[in-house]
Amino acid sequence: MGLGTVGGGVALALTDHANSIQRKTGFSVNLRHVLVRDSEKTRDPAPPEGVLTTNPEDILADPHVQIVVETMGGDHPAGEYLQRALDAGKHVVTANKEVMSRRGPDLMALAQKKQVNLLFEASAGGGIPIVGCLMSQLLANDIRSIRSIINGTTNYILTQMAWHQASFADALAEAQTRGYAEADPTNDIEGIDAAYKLSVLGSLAFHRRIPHHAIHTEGISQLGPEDFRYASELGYAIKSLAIAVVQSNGLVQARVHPALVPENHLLAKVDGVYNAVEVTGDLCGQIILHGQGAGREATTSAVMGDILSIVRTMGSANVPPPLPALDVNGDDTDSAVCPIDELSSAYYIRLTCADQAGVLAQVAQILGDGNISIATVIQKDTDPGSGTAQLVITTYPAREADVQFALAAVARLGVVVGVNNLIRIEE
Ligand SMILES: NC(=O)C1=CN([C@@H]2O[C@H](COP(=O)(O)OP(=O)(O)OC[C@H]3O[C@@H](n4cnc5c(N)ncnc54)[C@H](OP(=O)(O)O)[C@@H]3O)[C@@H](O)[C@H]2O)C=CC1
Ligand SMILES: N[C@@H](CC=O)C(=O)O
Repeated sequence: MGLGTVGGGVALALTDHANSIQRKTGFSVNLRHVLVRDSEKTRDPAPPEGVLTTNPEDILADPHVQIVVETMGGDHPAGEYLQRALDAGKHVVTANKEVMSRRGPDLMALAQKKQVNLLFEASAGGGIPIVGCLMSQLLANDIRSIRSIINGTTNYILTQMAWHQASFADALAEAQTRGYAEADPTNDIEGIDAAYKLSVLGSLAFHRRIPHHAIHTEGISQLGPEDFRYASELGYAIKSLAIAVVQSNGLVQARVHPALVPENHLLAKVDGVYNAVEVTGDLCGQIILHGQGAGREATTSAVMGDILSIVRTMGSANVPPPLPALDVNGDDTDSAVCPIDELSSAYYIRLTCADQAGVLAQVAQILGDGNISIATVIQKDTDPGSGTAQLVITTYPAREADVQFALAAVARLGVVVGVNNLIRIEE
């Protein structure tokens, strides 16, 4: 289902790798139908003769179809098709993080009931085998945290802005041309795609549901070229991070937002379409997986891996299907996730001011009253063009709620034209 960036790559691999699939699994895999919206569209490469259909029933009602591979995207109608495929006793492979985040536990329960596989490696981290890793190799661990870059589009945009001073719009257009972005890139640039992925990874890692809507989510569209300059001056890179940490009170802190990361940190060195997932477990310690997080070939690798792992078990009555470890009976409430207000973090604050004179003293007073200590200050002269000056402050760790409260007061100062940015610093 779907013959776009990912589906097109999978269809090609099924043909190009036919011999090695037969050799590795003992079975040949035949592409029987491909569901698209528009069967008249010119496609490169052209799909095999006679497989295209616009009618999902051709797949769902065909008793010869054993595995349904969904690469359409979106919750509807993909979610309903997957449910019907499982209900009909077909194995399912999906690259769809939105469906897995919204309906994963229900679909998994159905897969268990029907004794079929539901595999979703490509739904998070593109070509990085993080889903399988959490479901099997790391299963013995009590996972304490995930810190990750899990959106290829935003990481590509941030890299282009930092390295080549590209405009946001140009960098996004390039990411779309390369097939990294979602059909509607809003999900990428507003952090929603990463929140779906963090919901999937967090649920697998912590064995409880981390609903995507309970994850604090911020996008990257408010970042300006100045932020990259100041971050670099301070020794940081700007990355969009997806973080889930089990706190000492048992609640999970889960958030997706831009962050300043020290330039010598491994996550600061993850560039372009690359993603990285750092997992900390009680047994394994810290592990980092790094690889391409989006794009045709890398994602095809993940989808094909799922297909072949299903094919390998076919015909072997004694081998139970490798069901995923996501706890379908887990806690489905938002109460497992703590609000962002309680976060303690260091911050980068950028203010545009009408005048330089006295502004730092006034801002420092407000921050001090809120128990927020200033770590560094960058003060730029008034720009004759705009008639405004920039004030950049970094703080020592403080409570998010206190910082937000203080910044509301800072914004009310007559001399402050705008609080342009508040970015958390991840050491
Ligand atoms: N692109 C990437 O790098 C990655 C994508 N993913 C995920 O994979 C999935 C697919 O992404 P991608 O390949 O980029 O998406 P594309 O937009 O490139 O392709 C989507 C395909 O699905 C078909 N399609 C969409 N809606 C329908 C519908 N209602 N009925 C029938 N066919 C439909 C389209 O048909 P038509 O061609 O006729 O328009 C198209 O062939 C998404 O869930 C995405 O999040 C995961 C990892 C990486
Ligand atoms: N749009 C997504 C595609 C992969 O999941 C991204 O950019 O990471």
